[in-house]
Amino acid sequence: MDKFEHTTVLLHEAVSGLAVKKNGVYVDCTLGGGGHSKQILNALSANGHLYAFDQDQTAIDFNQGELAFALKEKKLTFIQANFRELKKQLSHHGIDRLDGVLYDLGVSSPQFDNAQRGFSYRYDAPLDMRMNQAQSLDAKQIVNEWSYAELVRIFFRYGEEKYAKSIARHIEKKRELAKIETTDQLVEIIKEAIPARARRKGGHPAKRVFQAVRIAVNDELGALEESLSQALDMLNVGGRISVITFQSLEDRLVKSMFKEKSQISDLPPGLPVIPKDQLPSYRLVNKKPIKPQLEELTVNHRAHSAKLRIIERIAIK
Ligand SMILES: C[S@@+](CC[C@H](N)C(=O)[O-])C[C@H]1O[C@@H](n2cnc3c(N)ncnc32)[C@H](O)[C@@H]1O
Repeated sequence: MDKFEHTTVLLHEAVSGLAVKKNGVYVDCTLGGGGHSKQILNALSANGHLYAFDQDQTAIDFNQGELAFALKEKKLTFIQANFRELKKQLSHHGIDRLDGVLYDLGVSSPQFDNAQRGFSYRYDAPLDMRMNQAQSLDAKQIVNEWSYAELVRIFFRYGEEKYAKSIARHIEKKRELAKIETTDQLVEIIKEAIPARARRKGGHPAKRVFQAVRIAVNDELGALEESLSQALDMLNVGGRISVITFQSLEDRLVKSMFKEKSQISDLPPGLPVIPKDQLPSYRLVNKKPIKPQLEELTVNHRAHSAKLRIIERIAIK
């Protein structure tokens, strides 16, 4: 593959946030077009190493050429797997401690813009939305086989869709007549289920349901929570994790996991000194999330909702 047009978001902020040590062991959990990976690799000496995960084989294929220099220097290993398998996959390479981990969540532009992948409500395509094309669960199965209650739950929870019940009811009715096969069919059903006045505001009427189905197909929040907790465990002292999120559910999850790890646990009131073993093992590098500068926002539309959070390990107990 010679083309993979993805403009990396918060490139410098996310990588400089890792404070890369040149001989360290790093993981890019979301290789994509390789923008962050390349920046990390440039900061590593021949004794450092980067393990780059992507569950989508097309991202790995593209980077075989793009990051060939690092493969040649033997400081890069690709791992085609879900990042929820972080610990297990790295153990196959004899790695159990890390100096830094990066996540740049969501789908890449080529995934989104390739109509056939079925991620976008803008192109008519078979309902798919799998990041890992070898996975069996796809959007068609969710839309045609999940119960009314399960559809309402994901539309509410993952899409924050006000008309979740009405949309789920319309889906139920339509699929009784014939299987719902394409993105256009789903868009039409959503439009019919939403009152005309609501259809005219708040962006594309299918945006929230498509987001919800995509999160469910790829179990995005479950994978993130499992992976982050493994990454936190595997960090060396001084090691850091940078996470870029693009929607509020992901950001809330990262914020609350980082907060929990960097706070003093509940102590009995009136203790004069906090016992050493009760002090947190992590610190937030930035209290507030880092957002792209105006300059980046003007050239990259995808950057608008991006937020970067960074945490550092300060002790191992
Ligand atoms: C936003 S792109 C990353 C872009 C990359 N940072 C760059 O600079 O080009 C996200 C990538 O992560 C991958 N991805 C998302 N969730 C994943 C998961 N749970 N496991 C492995 N890869 C995942 C997607 O397939 C996609 O290629």
